[in-house]
Amino acid sequence: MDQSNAARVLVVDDNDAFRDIVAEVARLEQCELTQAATLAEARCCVEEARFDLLLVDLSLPDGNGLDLVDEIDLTEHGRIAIATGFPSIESAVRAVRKPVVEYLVKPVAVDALAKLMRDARERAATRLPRAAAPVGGMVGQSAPMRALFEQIRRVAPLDVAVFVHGESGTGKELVAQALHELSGRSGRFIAVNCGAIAHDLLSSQLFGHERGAFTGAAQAHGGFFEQAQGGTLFLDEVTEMPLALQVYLLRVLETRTLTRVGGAREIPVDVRIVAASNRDPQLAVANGHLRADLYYRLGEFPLTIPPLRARREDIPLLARHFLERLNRRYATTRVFDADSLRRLGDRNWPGNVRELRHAVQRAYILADQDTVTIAEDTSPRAITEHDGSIRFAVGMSFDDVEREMLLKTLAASSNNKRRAARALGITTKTIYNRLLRYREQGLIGDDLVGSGPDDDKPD
Ligand SMILES: Nc1ncnc2c1ncn2[C@@H]1O[C@H](COP(=O)(O)OP(=O)(O)OP(=O)(O)O)[C@@H](O)[C@H]1O
Repeated sequence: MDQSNAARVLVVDDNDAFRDIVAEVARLEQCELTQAATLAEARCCVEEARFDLLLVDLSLPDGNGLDLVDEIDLTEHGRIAIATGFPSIESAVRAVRKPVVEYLVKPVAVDALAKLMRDARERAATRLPRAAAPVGGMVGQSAPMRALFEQIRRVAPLDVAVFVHGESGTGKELVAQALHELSGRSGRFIAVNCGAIAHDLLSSQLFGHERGAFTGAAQAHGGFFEQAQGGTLFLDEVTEMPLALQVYLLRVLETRTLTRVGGAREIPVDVRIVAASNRDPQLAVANGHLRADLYYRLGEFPLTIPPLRARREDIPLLARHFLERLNRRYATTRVFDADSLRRLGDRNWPGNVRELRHAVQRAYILADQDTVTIAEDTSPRAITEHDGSIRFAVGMSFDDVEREMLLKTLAASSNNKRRAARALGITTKTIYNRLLRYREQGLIGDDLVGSGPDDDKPD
């Protein structure tokens, strides 16, 4: 059912006659209708399927329809219309503050119902297949994130090590948690930041130690590996692990047994490893931060999370998600003002999703009553002038400047690599290699990369 593109409508109303009218309009407008007479039934329905339109009565035998609106995940479902026979200013105000598209007073005109269903049909035509739906509490609808969710879903149940690469704050730990949740493994999820633990402590923290193994080891201690037995061990910033320890880690992964520091007994381990780094793993290998043999073992299935600036359509979605979380936590109903989401979408987000979450939180705290306002961005970024020149602000990284310059020149050369290379004084191969890197980072699509350095038509 999820794969079909027919619009799906849920009517939640205890009035049989009203549900009959909705059913007739749904039939005429070729929408699939699901009916619920109580909040409890409706909750089951929204758990089991996604709807393009929810038509919800306010006063239900077991509660207020707006409670359902509070609970459902709007990234999963489409639009919500309230239909009530007993309008009140209080409920109307409450509804207006929620993502409710219509507030209908019964008797509802058939035309109004038909219009809502036609809108639902339009939404259904662009609905994502459920396979691309978010995983493990992750929010995102951009093409690279949908592809990532799909990869996570496929690799999670397999006994394969995953290496997650992404800038700080892109959600590497969330990916690791999602992999664990979908793995079906019954053990715990243990996260270790290898860069945050002193080098001389890391081996005993990871692999445990026997009593008396070193000064201060008064008790035997099972390390993170043993704590994650039957589950998943997330090795964050694995490239910060000392090389000598990387050798031992590789041995543990190969033999699936470990020996505690100061011990002799071999302990079998059944642990799924998810490793992560902000560093590009290939570069980390080339620079000697990561042993190549360990990378081949950890990177059986590599995953890359694109930076937030490469998936701007996720920004409003994430911002609303963080605001909703704050609203739920503090029982408020704050909303962004009209320009805030645009301002958020304009920023560069070097700290990625974490920075966005903090920005929403800051704006929430400073909000004037119920309106949350995001201030204009003043951080450095490139601006393209109308005459084709680019202004670079002090403080931008060389990488950003280079990328901005290359992509803008390419665009100005109608995507002709040879012409852009001539203008920039570099070879077409350099342009091609950069484009491959940007694609790898999820910053550009295949269309811009083309099939090779010399794939341009002669100019
Ligand atoms: N797609 C997402 N949906 C919802 N929340 C997200 C998403 N991505 C990241 N976050 C949130 O952003 C914050 C940073 O995420 P996380 O700690 O997983 O990033 P990270 O890449 O592991 O960062 P670091 O490299 O600095 O450890 C967390 O609060 C996380 O919940």
